[in-house]
Amino acid sequence: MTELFEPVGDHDHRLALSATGTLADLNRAGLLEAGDLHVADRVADLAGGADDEVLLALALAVRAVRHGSVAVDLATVPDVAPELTWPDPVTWLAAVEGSRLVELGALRVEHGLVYLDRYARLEQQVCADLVARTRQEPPPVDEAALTAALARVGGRLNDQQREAAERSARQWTTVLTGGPGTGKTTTVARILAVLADQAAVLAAQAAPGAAGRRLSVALSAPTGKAAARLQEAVDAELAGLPEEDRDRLSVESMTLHRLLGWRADNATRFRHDRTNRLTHDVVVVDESSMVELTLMARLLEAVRPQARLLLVGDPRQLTSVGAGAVLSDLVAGHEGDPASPVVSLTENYRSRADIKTLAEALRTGTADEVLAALRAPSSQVEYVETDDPAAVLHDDTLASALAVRRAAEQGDPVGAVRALDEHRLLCAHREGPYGVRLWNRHVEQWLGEELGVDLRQEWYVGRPLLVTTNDHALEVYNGETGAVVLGADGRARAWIAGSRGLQDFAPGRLDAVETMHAMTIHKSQGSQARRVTVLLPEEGSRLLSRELFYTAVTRAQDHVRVVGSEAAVRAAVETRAQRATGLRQRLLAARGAGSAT
Ligand SMILES: Nc1ncnc2c1ncn2[C@@H]1O[C@H](COP(=O)(O)OP(=O)(O)OP(=O)(O)O)[C@@H](O)[C@H]1O
Repeated sequence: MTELFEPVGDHDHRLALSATGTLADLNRAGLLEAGDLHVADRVADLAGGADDEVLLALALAVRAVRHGSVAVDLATVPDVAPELTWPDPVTWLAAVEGSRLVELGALRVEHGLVYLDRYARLEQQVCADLVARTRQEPPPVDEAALTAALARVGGRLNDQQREAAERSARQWTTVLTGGPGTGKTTTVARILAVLADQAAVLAAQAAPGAAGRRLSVALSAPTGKAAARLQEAVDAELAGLPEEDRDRLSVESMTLHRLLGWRADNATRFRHDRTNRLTHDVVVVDESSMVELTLMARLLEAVRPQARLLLVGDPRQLTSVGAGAVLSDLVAGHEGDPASPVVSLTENYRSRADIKTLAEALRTGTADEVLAALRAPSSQVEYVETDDPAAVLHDDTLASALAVRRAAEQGDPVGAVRALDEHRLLCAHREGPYGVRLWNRHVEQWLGEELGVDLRQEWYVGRPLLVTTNDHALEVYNGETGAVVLGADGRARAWIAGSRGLQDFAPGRLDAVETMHAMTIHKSQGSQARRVTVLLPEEGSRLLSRELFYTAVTRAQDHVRVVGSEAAVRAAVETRAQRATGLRQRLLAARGAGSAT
């Protein structure tokens, strides 16, 4: 695996022509991009300049954020490019610590990592807010009512799920983790019923005879699709509960950005913050592994200290696109803590047995164990080692494209969207021989040949769609999917399944959509399909990691087919998508010191 880029000629935009010395060497070696150097230069200028070594650490801190880390660990940087000459890490760190950039607060050295000031402050705030939430007086609990409510709504909950429901009543913050199908959503619905019951009982005790207020709950997720799915699943679960439990809840779902109140004038600040908190009694965030540090900081400052916060997610999945690995840091930072807010669910009720075995091997096993799970005879897991993926991918991708097309031609958006979830082709990359762009073109070509039509126009009927950015005005969000469907008037409309159900648009109004015959594994987070084909890239791919592979495999419900070489499987399993972050250490330090640091 390499994290370096290979400059394409002297005019590659990633090359900084004005750079000199070590920085120029690292730029030409593909480690630092021009943007890293420019930002570092600007910041150093404000401090009246910086030594080469300090400037290098600053540029690496900028680079680190670009790669998803919140800081840089100078001791491990040389591992990325061992062939280059590096300063001694100990004296290097000391030089940074004693520098004017640190004195002026532009850079910070904390927990052995070098931070840009902004990220150190965000991490510190997240830690302080989480610790403050756990240190305050716990919520009042009516024990008899809690026992009765758990018996009434607990139903078939397993022991872990029941523990999650009970602990959520006793603490302000709960982190509910588990892989797909482990019953997280089922448990969330029961937790809400228990919390509503507690609120009603305590309110009646405080003001006998007064009309009880409903518990107001925000169900949110980083993507509209995940928020809508959460609402659907919670509604279905609540429908099975006694009416008195349902009636005590007022539930709304939305994306995290909408919950916090996005602002047209500011991309990183929201309407709700520490001075204007959210009014909800309970805030649930699903898919919280996808929440980056910045957004988590904004969320934590907006939630009232005495509102329940329920963070739900799978820490084994790929981390957020933006910097940080908050959920997995949170879990690791509370390991062995008797007061931990983390409850883990491990029993998978949805996936087929062989998919579970493969996912488990990817969670904790060796490469040999993963290969054994891939090669074991199974009707659910298939492994194809080939250097001609087209021959393997043709049938399923074409069948799926045809199913979407047929529904779309019949003016059936529900059928078209449902057909999308029958089979999904997942790629690690966007570009190149194993990338989404190329495979989208292949499938379009196969579909065109099969139908005997030209599919070169942009909005062809049956084109599967993936939204790639948040459009708050249209309420269409990154990660939502849909299809181009023929309308009754003979015109094509773009239908998107989002947080408000299925909505249709004149195609031209959606400017940030891509074709989705194939999808990147990153974008597939939070969704599942009945059958999944995972196309692994070559073993040298910088994206291959255990988390990437795990995320891809766990998207499948009934069948997963992995296409790739043994070397690629081994490379994925042996590479952890490590990010340099300090939240885990901060949480551990706060536990030790009795204060947030
Ligand atoms: N204790 C249980 N006993 C039997 N079935 C259960 C139990 N808990 C959950 N299930 C069932 O398992 C399936 C998956 O549950 P659920 O959707 O809540 O999982 P999840 O962790 O939220 O999954 P995902 O993250 O993929 O959305 C559902 O069909 C649910 O009804």
